[in-house]
Amino acid sequence: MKDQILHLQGVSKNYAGKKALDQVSLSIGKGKIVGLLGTNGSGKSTLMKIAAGLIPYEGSATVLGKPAGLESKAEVAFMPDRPLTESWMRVYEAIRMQRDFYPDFDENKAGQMLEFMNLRDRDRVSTLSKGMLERLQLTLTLSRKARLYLLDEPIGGVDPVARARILDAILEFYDEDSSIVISTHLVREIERIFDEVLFLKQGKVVLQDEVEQLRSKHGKSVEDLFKEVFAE
Ligand SMILES: Nc1ncnc2c1ncn2[C@@H]1O[C@H](COP(=O)(O)OP(=O)(O)OP(=O)(O)O)[C@@H](O)[C@H]1O
Repeated sequence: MKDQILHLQGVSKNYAGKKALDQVSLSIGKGKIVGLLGTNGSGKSTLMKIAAGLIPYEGSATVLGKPAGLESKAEVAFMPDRPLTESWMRVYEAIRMQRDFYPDFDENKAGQMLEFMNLRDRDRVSTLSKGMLERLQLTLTLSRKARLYLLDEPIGGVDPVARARILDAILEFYDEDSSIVISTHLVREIERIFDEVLFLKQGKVVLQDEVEQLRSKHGKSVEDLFKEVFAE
């Protein structure tokens, strides 16, 4: 399908006999910010690593029609839930490293993002607060000119002020020619920026819909639906 960025058909993943993803099928179109929502262990990180082309899987996964793996990697910018930086670096060194590593890295955009994030070039990564470190990771990821951005828990453990800044930065610097998938279990804090949501439960997709549709169909916030679907 035209304008389709990510497509999964019957994707499964086993870790030493443990099923992390079970026959997952989904599509993500161009220009969408998609929330990948699920409780701990539901398979969110595994799905992201597959879409990023980092781990093997069963089934079919494509990014812009290319099989997820070596071929598709250049289209995808992945922000893992662990820092991309080393603690000895200063901010400008982290930016240079990313620039040297990725030909699609846009230094101008990185400069604008650093300013928006109130990060200083000479700050040492080891002295950044958790919120500031997340801002730097996001800057490194969104400054690449990719078609699919995968952000694994970008606001995990971050205070409300930093969180708001991070979400504003995503909206401000996001290019509508691409799509962003954001995994989180902090649904209430982040649902305002989602166009669509995907609920992942025990390795299966149990719901994918546009947020507007969900709200009008069910008369509920995404968070309330999330609580209902994941009630134990
Ligand atoms: N490298 C691994 N080896 C073995 N099992 C793994 C590995 N990575 C993930 N798992 C298991 O696969 C399942 C899905 O894990 P995954 O990290 O994808 O979930 P998640 O939704 O991202 O969780 P969280 O919100 O806690 O980060 C879990 O049961 C986890 O224990």
